Amino acid sequence: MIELNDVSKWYGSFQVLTDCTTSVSKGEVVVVCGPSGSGKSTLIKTVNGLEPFQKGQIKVDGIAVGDPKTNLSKLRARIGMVFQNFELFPHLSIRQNLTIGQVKVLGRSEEEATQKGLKYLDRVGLLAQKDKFPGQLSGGQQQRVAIARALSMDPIAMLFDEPTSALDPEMINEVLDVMVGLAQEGMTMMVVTHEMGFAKKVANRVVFMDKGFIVEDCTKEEFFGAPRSERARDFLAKIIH
Ligand SMILES: Nc1ncnc2c1ncn2[C@@H]1O[C@H](COP(=O)(O)OP(=O)(O)OP(=O)(O)O)[C@@H](O)[C@H]1O
Repeated sequence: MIELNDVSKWYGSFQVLTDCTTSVSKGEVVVVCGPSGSGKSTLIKTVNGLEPFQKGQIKVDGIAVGDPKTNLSKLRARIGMVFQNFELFPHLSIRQNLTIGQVKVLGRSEEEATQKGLKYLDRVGLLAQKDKFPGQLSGGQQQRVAIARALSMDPIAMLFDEPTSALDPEMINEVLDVMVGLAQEGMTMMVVTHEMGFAKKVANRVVFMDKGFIVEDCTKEEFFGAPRSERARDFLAKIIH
């Protein structure tokens, strides 16, 4: 479903990604972790063309992301993305946040978009909030709306970029629970996160990055059992208390 082959990227003369190769199969959950600044967010953003890359290939459902002929807006409409800071439209109600992309990008009728949006809002437990504005919801609730919004577009895969790192600790689980549910239903997911409990519970594979390299790409059993690299062992020792 998602294939990265020798992907390299530079910010000016600084190489942020070096020959990154990995893949996410249909129905698979891949957790990307690693120290701060290792390139995780940059890597996941290259997958839907939010960050250009200079070398290598990325294919999503057979479509070449780096090809200038590829219609990136069309591709992005098929991949759900959830960011650290929710990125909801503050001036639109929750219901409007859920429908605007469906109407403008997918051409759905207002009625169909509302029906679908509210179905997913219900699914994340927030139907009663449909007429509120993002600023009236907690961070955890806003992130659940962001997930419902992404799901309303019927994505073929979901990308999560540190979805819980801006949340107060008591709100992290409500978001992780939604993500665990999605994973268990077979959604294809690539998730940048420091939440190793989530990785242990639902990841099929773990990609560990350090200084722009993919250092480990293995099953979660291998990763949490006995990672090969010293860097991954150090990382786990620091992150798991
Ligand atoms: N627009 C940019 N211009 C220049 N350098 C950048 C830019 N964005 C990120 N970087 C640098 O690229 C490196 C990787 O950043 P990235 O955000 O991908 O790391 P990360 O592993 O997601 O880190 P974190 O866990 O702290 O979010 C960092 O050294 C960062 O400072």
